[in-house]
Amino acid sequence: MKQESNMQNKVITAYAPASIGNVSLGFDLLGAALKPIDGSLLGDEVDLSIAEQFSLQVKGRFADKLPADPASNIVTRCYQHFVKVLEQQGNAKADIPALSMTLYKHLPIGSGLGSSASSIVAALHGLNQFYAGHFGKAPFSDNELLLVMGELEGQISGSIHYDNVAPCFLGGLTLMAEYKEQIALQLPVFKNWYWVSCYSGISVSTAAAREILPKHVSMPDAIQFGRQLAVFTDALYRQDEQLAAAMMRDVIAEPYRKSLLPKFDESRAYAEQNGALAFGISGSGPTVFAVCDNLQNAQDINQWLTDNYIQNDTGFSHVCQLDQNGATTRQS
Ligand SMILES: Nc1ncnc2c1ncn2[C@@H]1O[C@H](COP(=O)(O)OP(=O)(O)O)[C@@H](O)[C@H]1O
Ligand SMILES: N[C@@H](CCOP(=O)(O)O)C(=O)O
Repeated sequence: MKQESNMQNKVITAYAPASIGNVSLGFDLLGAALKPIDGSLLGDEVDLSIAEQFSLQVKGRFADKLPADPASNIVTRCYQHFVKVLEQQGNAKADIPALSMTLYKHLPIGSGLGSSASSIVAALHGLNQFYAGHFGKAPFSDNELLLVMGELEGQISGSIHYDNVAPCFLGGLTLMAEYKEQIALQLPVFKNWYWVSCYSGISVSTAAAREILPKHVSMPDAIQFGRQLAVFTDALYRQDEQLAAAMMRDVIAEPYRKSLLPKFDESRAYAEQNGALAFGISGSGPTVFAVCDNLQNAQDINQWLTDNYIQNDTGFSHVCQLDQNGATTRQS
């Protein structure tokens, strides 16, 4: 249980990292949390403190890309949902302190970095920690909280998928079980892998990028998808890097989505010719990622993507490792 110290009457700041949905081979079923190796922040933050009544302020580099009305912000829905459940659990309205919340929107919207998931996870983890301090017990277990996170993410993207919220919340590389008692499983990782993550600066709506996918997959693709995911998982447990990397091919979404991403094929070709073990679309794009087993290749590919894949001054690229902590809170 991600329970931290007693935090009532203080400002709690919750942080939730960016994530790679799908990781090429696991459409909707596999996700990875990211942490830039230079220590820069790649995730949203939410401040929470007691107030007379609920309010939400939105600040940060990408605040002006969100609807101006706080009621349309997913963080407001997280708060409303949370309070509703507290009441359903038998707490009198008067005993539930209202909160002032501030979202620091550091992740671009429609980026393929799990931006909405990051806001949802920061808000719900922060709320759970805050009310844990107030009531002496966290209202939700980690698994219950994940179910709610998936539900809220589904409201935004058109269907429930946990491959952003689960790694963002739990950290590392996560596989979805979607079993009621165990939504996600944490997988072993290769500690020497670097994940270059490059956001081109354009926006791709997740809902629209899901809409363009065919509703059915062919028998050969279904067999390849199942084989890759099973062999990849086995290779992680046996720490067989070469076999794991060889399984990282997307037969479900990339063939249809790459047309939305200028310079995708060129970028894949450069990455593969310059030492990348794998290359793919992060979530629904436009962010792409390259996996390398040494820092020099990762830095070289990072530089090339910065110079060639980024299309405007909103874009950025980072050499990352997996964020093993997932969502965190601190108190001030
Ligand atoms: N806090 C928030 N963070 C991100 N998107 C939000 C938030 N609140 C509301 N939204 C809306 O949700 C949608 C997110 O779009 P989507 O393409 O799913 O983004 P992403 O893939 O980056 O999560 C946008 O329409 C955006 O305005
Ligand atoms: N599995 C989802 C992941 C979407 O990730 P996002 O970062 O683009 O929201 C999909 O591929 O649709």
